[in-house]
This record gives sequence, structure tokens and C-alpha cells, in this order.
Amino acid sequence: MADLLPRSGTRRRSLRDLLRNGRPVLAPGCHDALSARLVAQVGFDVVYMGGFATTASLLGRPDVGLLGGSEMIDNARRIVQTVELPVIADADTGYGNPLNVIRTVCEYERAGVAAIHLEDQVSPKRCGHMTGKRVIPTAEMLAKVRAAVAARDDPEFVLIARTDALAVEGVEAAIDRACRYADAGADVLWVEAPTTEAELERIAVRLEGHTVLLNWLEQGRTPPIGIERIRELGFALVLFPIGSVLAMVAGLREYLQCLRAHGTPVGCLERLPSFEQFNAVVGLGEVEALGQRFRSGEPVAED
Ligand SMILES: C[C@](O)(C(=O)O)[C@H](CC(=O)O)C(=O)O
Repeated sequence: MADLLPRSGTRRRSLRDLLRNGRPVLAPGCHDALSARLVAQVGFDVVYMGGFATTASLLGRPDVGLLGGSEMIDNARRIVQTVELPVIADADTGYGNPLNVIRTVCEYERAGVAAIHLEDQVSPKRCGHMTGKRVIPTAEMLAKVRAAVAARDDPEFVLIARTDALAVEGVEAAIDRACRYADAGADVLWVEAPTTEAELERIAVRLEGHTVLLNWLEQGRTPPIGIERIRELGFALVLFPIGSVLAMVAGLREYLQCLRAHGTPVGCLERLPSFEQFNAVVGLGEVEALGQRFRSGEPVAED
């Protein structure tokens, strides 16, 4: 049965399968269920939900640790329920100490996400490409990683350990941290916000053999390397965390400026999806067919 609310079911295994394939797995960011549906409909295998875009969407504010874990998990749950792709979610600093990390992992698992990332910033965190970041001692982050590993119920659940130490302690120290986090059980490693191609190469060389994530932050501080270079360097997973909110701002601003200039949207309708095209994005046809099956009384086959 076409699920109105897809089950989380096999999507975690599919994330691990994708990561084993050796392709760079591309994970565009979303900020809500609608943007997640567009990621799926364009044909991507994985979707990412980050704090930057979620904070912007829910609060209209910057990514400076304003959202709590429950708000992030609630947003992730709605995204999981509207796409059948593996969802990678931002768990920021884990929202407290190792006990809080345990709760965060359990709640994200129950929400159906396939992976989370935990970072070693001091709380409240700052967006990884902002200045003024501070990091917690390595030992404190190791305790969080160990707690996260112990907390997960499904071994398919993917734990991503992120270090923001590059901006504070330098690239070598950041890589050393990442290696320690792998020893503690992290499945994927992320050295946040390299600012030169030389740093990107150093990360790739020293972390060879690990599953390494690249955060390809749109308009961020990391050089905008191309997909072939990403493949050469061996990054297994690439996030594009804020494109959905950047695109929304660009498109909506253009629409509103047109409306303000003309008094009606008549001057920009041709650049918008039709009413029917939008209803296809939100699956009006499948929802109405599902409702009709119950109204007609025909037996509902279990998939
Ligand atoms: C990736 C990120 O976690 C996000 O929330 O999208 C952000 C964005 C960034 O990398 O600057 C963050 O680091 O908090």
C-alpha cells in the first residue's frame, strides 16, 4: 500500500549499502517535509536535515544553538514520514552531557532517521562556518561518542562524529580528534570547515580507510570543489546543507517583489509550478486514491 506515512523500515540499511558502494553519496539539505519531497522527487538517494536550515525555517533565525533537541527531532520525524529515503539529521552537540546524548540517539532512532551527526563544539554551538567557535575537550567528546554507540538500538543506525576543532586547534589536531572518535565507535568522520584545498587533501589523506563526510556548505568557507575532485579525494558522503533555504529565499523574494510591483502575481506566474504540478509534488493523487480505497470498502492489501 502506498504509505501515507512511509515506514522507516529498510532505509537505514540502504544508507549503509550506499556508503559501502564507494560512490560519493550526495545528501541535499531540506528544512521541512515539502523540501524533503522535492529532494526525493528530483531523484536523490538520501536527504539531510541540518540545524542551520531548520532554525531558519522554524524561527527565522541563525544557526547559533537556538533550537532544542525535541524541536529538531520533531522536524526530522515529519521529514521521515513524508519520504522513503534515508534521512541524515543534525544532532548538534547532543544537547547536553552523555546522558542527554543517549536520549537524543534514542529519540532520533524512534523518529526513524538513518543517521545523526554529533559535534564537539561547546554549547550553545555556532554554525560550523562562523567565527568564534569553541570546542570541548577530546575526552568529553569521546564520552559522548561512546554513549551514542551504546544508546543505539539498531546497529544499522549510522553515527557521524564531527569535529569543529580545525578552526580552534588546527587541521592536524582536528584530524587526530576524528581518529579518536572513530576508535570510540563513530561510523563516519567529519572535519568541519576546512578553508583550503590543501586542508581538504590533508583530511582525505590522513583519514584514508575511514568513511569520511564532506560538508559542501553553499557559499561557505570551504573551497567549492567539483564532484570529480570529491571522488578523487575519496569522500564517501557529501552534504549540501543549506541550499533549500537559500533557494527558497531567492525564489520567494522574486515572487514577492513581483507581487509588490504589480499588485497581483500575474507577471511571474509563468515562473511558478502550476496548481496541478504543485499538487503532484505533495502527492494529491496518491492521497485521494488511498482515501477512495477505504471509502469504497474494498479490502486493503497489506504490503
Ligand atoms: C551543517 C550544519 O550543521 C547545518 O546545520 O546545516 C551547519 C552549517 C554549517 O556547516 O555551517 C553547522 O555547521 O551548524
